[in-house]
Amino acid sequence: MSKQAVGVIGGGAWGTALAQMLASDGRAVRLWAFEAPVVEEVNAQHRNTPYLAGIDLNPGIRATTDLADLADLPMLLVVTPAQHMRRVLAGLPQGEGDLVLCCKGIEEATGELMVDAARAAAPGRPLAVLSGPTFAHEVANGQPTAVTLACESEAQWDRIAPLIWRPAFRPYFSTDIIGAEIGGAVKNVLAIACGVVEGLRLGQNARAALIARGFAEMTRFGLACGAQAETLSGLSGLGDLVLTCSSMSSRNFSLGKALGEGRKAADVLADRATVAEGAFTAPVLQRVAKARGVAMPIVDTVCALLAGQVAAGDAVAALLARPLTAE
Ligand SMILES: NC(=O)c1ccc[n+]([C@@H]2O[C@H](COP(=O)([O-])OP(=O)(O)OC[C@H]3O[C@@H](n4cnc5c(N)ncnc54)[C@H](O)[C@@H]3O)[C@@H](O)[C@H]2O)c1
Ligand SMILES: O=P(O)(O)OC[C@H](O)CO
Repeated sequence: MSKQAVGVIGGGAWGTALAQMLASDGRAVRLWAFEAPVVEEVNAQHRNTPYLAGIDLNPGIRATTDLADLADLPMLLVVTPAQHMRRVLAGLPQGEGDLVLCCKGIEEATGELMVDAARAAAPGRPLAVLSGPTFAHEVANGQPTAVTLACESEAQWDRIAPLIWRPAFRPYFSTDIIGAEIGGAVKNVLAIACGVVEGLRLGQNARAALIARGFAEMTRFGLACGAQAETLSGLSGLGDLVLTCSSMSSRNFSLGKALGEGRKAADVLADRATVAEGAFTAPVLQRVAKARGVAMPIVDTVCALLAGQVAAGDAVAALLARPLTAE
């Protein structure tokens, strides 16, 4: 008997890598991409040069620009940029299949997490969140990766984990959907800060300090929003924070490095087709944190840098000059 086909909404690096991972056990994968040329190249050449160069894609992946082609599948991974997710999902015909949200961000216009935006855009569909330390190229190459798969219920986990699990792709069960989302959204902003430290050549001590103090900010914010501490210290929180704050493979880290070297955020972003989610999440995260009375000085600093209100060196000096406090 042939395996159940599954779907992926989003033909960027991460959606394409997830499609490749899903297709690795011989099942058919339908991939929705925003750009027609991406669809044509995936179907004709089994490549996605603009977003995942150098990877030979499994021929079991069939791409489309029509969301109706995915509507009846039992599980859809949602992998658009966070700021486009609501609008894309609004175009998905009704269905009963699980939506597994894989984008990392907070919606700028509303301050909502992806799960709230998805609930409004695709009412009635069961929702889950997949998040963790996952560079797309490594997953596409079949390198070992572990993620948090936060589900609405054990029954949902029993339904979708067997569709997602592969020998080199290991999901861990959680019911903390809010925690899984907040880790992924906040770490992108903190990775920009770590990139700034790299761009200014401030050294490894400074980076480790930023990761630890950034994690304190993530934890304060997460707990205020109802996340569980163990999720924040797991794969989707601390795990992803460490990955993204340590590598030029991260678009957020490399954006921060450019800021540290004196470039303007608008110029760096204008040169890229790929998304650095932290640049969009930072201002809305700052807004929501302020409204909840959560102090996030590193996030505030990233916002000021992105807005061009302060030079990188001065921003770091201001962080260091804050009044001494308990850890
Ligand atoms: N790349 C990774 O390693 C990785 C890993 C984990 C999570 N993520 C998350 O996955 C999400 C998608 O990132 P990515 O890396 O796949 O993207 P990407 O940077 O590779 O590509 C940009 C994507 O944006 C799409 N896009 C551009 N304009 C659009 C529009 N108007 N409407 C809909 N889509 C549009 C493009 O089609 C493309 O799919 C992000 O939230 C990201 O944080 C990425
Ligand atoms: O390249 P980044 O900074 O978007 O990070 C990619 C993934 O989120 C890492 O887990």
